[in-house]
Amino acid sequence: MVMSTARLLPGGPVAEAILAEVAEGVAGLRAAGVTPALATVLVGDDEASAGYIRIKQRQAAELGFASPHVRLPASASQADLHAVLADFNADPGVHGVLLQYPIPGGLDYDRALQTLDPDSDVDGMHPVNMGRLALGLPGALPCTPAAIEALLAYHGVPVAGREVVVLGRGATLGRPLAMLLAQKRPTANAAVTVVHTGVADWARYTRRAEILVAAAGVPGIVRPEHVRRGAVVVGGGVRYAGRRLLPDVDPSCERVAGAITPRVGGVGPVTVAMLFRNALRAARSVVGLADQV
Ligand SMILES: Nc1nc2c(c(=O)[nH]1)N[C@@H](CN(C=O)c1ccc(C(=O)N[C@@H](CCC(=O)O)C(=O)O)cc1)CN2
Repeated sequence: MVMSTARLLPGGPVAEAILAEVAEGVAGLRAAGVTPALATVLVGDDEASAGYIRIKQRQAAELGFASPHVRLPASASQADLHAVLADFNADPGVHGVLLQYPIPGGLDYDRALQTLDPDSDVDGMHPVNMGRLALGLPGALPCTPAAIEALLAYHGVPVAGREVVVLGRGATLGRPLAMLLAQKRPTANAAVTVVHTGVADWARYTRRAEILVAAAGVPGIVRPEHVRRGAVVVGGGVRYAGRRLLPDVDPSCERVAGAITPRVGGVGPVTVAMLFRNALRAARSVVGLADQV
């Protein structure tokens, strides 16, 4: 059993606060005669992915979004997938589109993503949205990086001027998070270092961090000896074994961290809330409304 002294940084209340704002935004749109719609696309038979889609559809219904859904068989071709996305792109009643990953081997997720209208990309992963992030232009933010910034802000963890080390340089988390937390904003504005596990002595960097974000996708890679005493540790990176979550941060890090996200109920629920924030943003922009959230 781990003797913990670390303060926990749960994601549940952060997600609730974001979803409450989204619900208000949806109510405003509906009052103006617009039903925001988030379309979802699932390819293949992965039961974990089907479960996540169900969760998102339930959440969509609760918030007042329409949520048209297409499920393609695992045998679908790249052209079949592009055709579904093209139909959603062309449908003026659909504001946001989500392609659940992973998709079956043999299909190319990145190519499919690039056929989406960047303004419908609710995961914030389209190259145009990544470019907007790099340039500090408005656009859909990648959900997990945005979730981490929101989680730290909600729990009053100061970020500005502090040494943040991101372990991992992946396109979905490490790289965009580094760009986000370096931006000039009260909840960001940090000195950010990105290090990856291919660097022989990566712990030399992580031990320096006042805020350490694990974004490697290597289960259990971050252990107490990699963490500066009193640091804030954020578990962003995960691997999935079916629906089982295998986080980067070993629970024993609670012994040395000053604050830490919980193994379950940390960044994950905030990531889903960010998806709906991006969907609302997409719907608002279609009707000519500026960003509210
Ligand atoms: N198009 C997308 N595909 C996928 C995404 C995504 O953001 N966009 N993320 C994951 C799956 N996923 C949502 O789709 C997701 C996974 C897990 C959680 C979550 O909150 N998990 C819990 C822990 C669950 C447990 O271990 O029992 C948590 O972190 O507390 C939310 C969303 C891949 N595909």
